[in-house]
Amino acid sequence: MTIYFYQVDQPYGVFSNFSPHPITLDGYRWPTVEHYYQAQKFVGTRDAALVAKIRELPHPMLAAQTGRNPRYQRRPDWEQVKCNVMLKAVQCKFFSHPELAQMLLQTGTAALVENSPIDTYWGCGPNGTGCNHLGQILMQVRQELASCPAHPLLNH
Ligand SMILES: Nc1c(N[C@@H]2O[C@H](COP(=O)(O)O)[C@@H](O)[C@H]2O)[nH]c(=O)[nH]c1=O
Repeated sequence: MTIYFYQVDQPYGVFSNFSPHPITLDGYRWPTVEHYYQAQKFVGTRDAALVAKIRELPHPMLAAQTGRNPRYQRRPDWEQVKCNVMLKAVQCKFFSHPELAQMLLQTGTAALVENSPIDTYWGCGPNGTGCNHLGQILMQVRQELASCPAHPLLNH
């Protein structure tokens, strides 16, 4: 079985990085995983002031638009670190929201696929053959949750 997700208001929308579930990482509260992920592009760059600005934006799409804006300088190691940045943020989301952890665990062994019509890196892209790295990360986090059901963060 395969579970597809993408839009927040569609089935399994809580698996989207745009879902309104705040995370606390690096000493700050981020409104969504997307806010954190996009902001990390500018850590240590001449555009580092964007990190705090992105954190304050009222919608994850604004965070994504800012992070994707080619006039801003990304950190030079972004391609090397972006998968770990995403993993850290998605782990934080699911380990700090027990109701989301339960929803993820309830998908059992189903394949999880970000059904993005454009993104062939994080999602499956327009013809379904993309790398689906976000789905892979969600399946990894699901495995981690299954391995430690007594994790203190899941017992609030
Ligand atoms: N869910 C979702 C998107 N997908 C998200 O976009 C992020 C990748 O951004 P980038 O590395 O800048 O290309 C990543 O978090 C991926 O899950 N994009 C959207 O425009 N709308 C959306 O509803």
